[in-house]
Parts: sequence; structure tokens; C-alpha cells
Amino acid sequence: MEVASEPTRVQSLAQAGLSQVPPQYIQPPQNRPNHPSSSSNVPSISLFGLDPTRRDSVRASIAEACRDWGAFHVTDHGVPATLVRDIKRVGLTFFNDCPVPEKLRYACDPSSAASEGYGSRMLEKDDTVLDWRDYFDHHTLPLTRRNPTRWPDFPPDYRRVVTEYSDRIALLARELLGLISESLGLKTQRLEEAVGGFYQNITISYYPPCPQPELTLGLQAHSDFGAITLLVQDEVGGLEVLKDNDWVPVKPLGGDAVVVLLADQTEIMTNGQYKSSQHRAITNSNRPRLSVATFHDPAKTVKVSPASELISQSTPPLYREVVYGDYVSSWYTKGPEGKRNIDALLSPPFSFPNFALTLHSCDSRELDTFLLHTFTS
Ligand SMILES: O=C(O)CCC(=O)C(=O)O
Ligand SMILES: [Fe+2]
Repeated sequence: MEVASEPTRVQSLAQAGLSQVPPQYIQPPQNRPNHPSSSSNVPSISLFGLDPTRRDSVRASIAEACRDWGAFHVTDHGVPATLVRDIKRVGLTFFNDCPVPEKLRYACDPSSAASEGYGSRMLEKDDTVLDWRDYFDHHTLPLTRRNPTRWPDFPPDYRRVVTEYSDRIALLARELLGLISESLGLKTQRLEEAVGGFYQNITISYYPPCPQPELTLGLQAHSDFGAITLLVQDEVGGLEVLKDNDWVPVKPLGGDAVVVLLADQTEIMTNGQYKSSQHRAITNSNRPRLSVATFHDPAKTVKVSPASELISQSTPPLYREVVYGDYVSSWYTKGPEGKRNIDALLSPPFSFPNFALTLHSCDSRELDTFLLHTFTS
């Protein structure tokens, strides 16, 4: 049996003082970060005082942000600013002050996808360009998956803070799915019921300074595969979202601000009315950066499909039903490559005029997917 070897830790490379990044980290020219042309930022929505009148206007802002961006900031959301600050503090203390050999006590299993713990490589494929990132992944919900003894105990309040943060941020995810449902004219609980009890993971990402940020990515372009991701970042910044084919930096707002990223299952459930956000992280040469992404996903056995209330003769289902576990397996074996995985679920067109239109407007990869679906379904 082949035993997977321990991956190189990016922090160790950064501490070695290299002047050039090793070749495995160099992105092909088309994926390298170019200088962002946009000075805009994602919309920011305050959830303060949600009485019925405020709720109407917040719903409208959410609808616009979800349609135009698939990403937005929320503030005044009920997760205490001290807890948001604490989760960043414990993460940064672990990465900055705990020696690598000590961190390796928590190393995740490099041979199994999405295993809990301290890691550096998300994908097992040998041909992927590597991300300039180390991370710690925590399995936090349902409670049967949560075992804080598998998490660092340095700093001493690490486990308490992650536990509290997990519980509070799940409440916010629920509230946001409710507002997103309402913003589409669905009953408040609709999306939450379709997702079922949350499978929640918290990934703390640490991006060490990189000697050649113009050649690398901290995290390659992808959309998250679950339902909704809530992310906090430090003041360094580096998250970018794709908007109208431009990479737009998500500028840190500080305070209690949380970035909401719609993920693929929400795109499917909303039948494409809301798109999942394609995003990536860039690096810089002088300051380490930290982010905390909390993923809220369905259980692996849940079947996800467009909500029937959103389907009519004029709005046929755009995506085929998928068992969530199959979707995740495909993501890990093929790699994210932007939004390739969700593209593969697009339903074939239904009539000849659509067929002609689709062929006219798709690139060669979409054409492969299209032909495959047309002739195998
Ligand atoms: O570090 C970031 O800002 C992005 C993290 C992210 O997208 C992820 O972990 O899926
Ligand atoms: Fe992500």
C-alpha cells in the first residue's frame, strides 16, 4: 500500500527565506493575479434591528447582492465582535507562535480528502499547482462530529473560542438562509429545510509572506461546494471575488464584519437565480494573512435540486438533482477549476432553438459537458 507523505508546510518554506517560490507553486500565466482594476467593494448590509419594515429593506438589499455578486458583507449580525476578534487571535497565535513540529501533532491525514487537522494541500491530485497556504480544518457540526481534543490547546482558550464561534456563526447562517429564502418569495425555512441539519466545518487559513506574490495564489479560484460560507479575514486583505470577469478585492471592513459567500448548493436550490461566488486568495510579500471560513453544508446523503416553487414552464430546472456526497467527491477528484463542478450539472437544453443558442455561446469545455449530458441522459 502506498503511504501518502507529509506535505511541505508553506510556513516552513517562507521561514527558509527563499527568494523564489518552488516551481510547484507557480501558477500558469492566465491564473496569476493581475492588478485589480476595480476600486469597488462587495455590498455591505447591516442586520441591525430587523423589525418588519427593516426586514423588507434588508431582504431587498440581500436579493440585489445575491443576484449581482453572490457575495456581500454583513454587520450588526449578533455574533459578538469580541468573538470575531478572538477566533482570529487564537488562529494567529497558533500559526505564528506554535513551532511547526508541535503543529504536526495535529497533522491531518494526507491520504484522505477533507480530514480534520493541520494541512497544506487540499487536493490529492499530483498535477495541481499548490496553494501558498497552510490551514487548520475543524469538524464542528453536527455535535457528533465535534471533538475539541483534536484541536490545538495553544493558546489555552483555543478550544473554547472555536466551540463558541461554531455555535454563534451557525445561528447567523440560519438567519441568512431565512432572509435569502424570503428574498426569493419562499417561506423563511425553505432553504434551511432543503439543506437539513448543518454539516459545519471551520477552516482557519494562514498565508505566509510569499517572495513572488505575482506568480502565486494563496488559494486557487473556486466556488465553495456547500450551501453558505461565512468568512472573516484580518486587516491584511487578499480575498477576491469574480464579478463580471474582473477580480474584485474584498476589502476588510474590520469590526464584526463577516463576508457571506453563496456556495454551489444555493445556486442549485435557487435554480440559478442566485449564483455561487467564485473567489480566490492572493498573497503578499511582507505580511502573513489569516482568514476563518465557516462552511455550512448538507449531509452527504441529502439530494439537492432546484426548489419546485421556482420552477415553471418559463423557468425550467437549470440543474439536475445531485446527491451532495457525489458532488463533494467530484470536487475533490477533479479539483475546483473555477466552477467546473456545478457547470457539469447544468440540464441539457430542451428544444432545438435552445440547442442552437447553446452551441453558439459555449466554450469547448462547456461543449464537452453539453454533449456528454445530451447523449447520456
Ligand atoms: O482566505 C480566504 O479569504 C478564502 C478562503 C476560502 O475561500 C476557503 O477556505 O474556501
Ligand atoms: Fe472558498
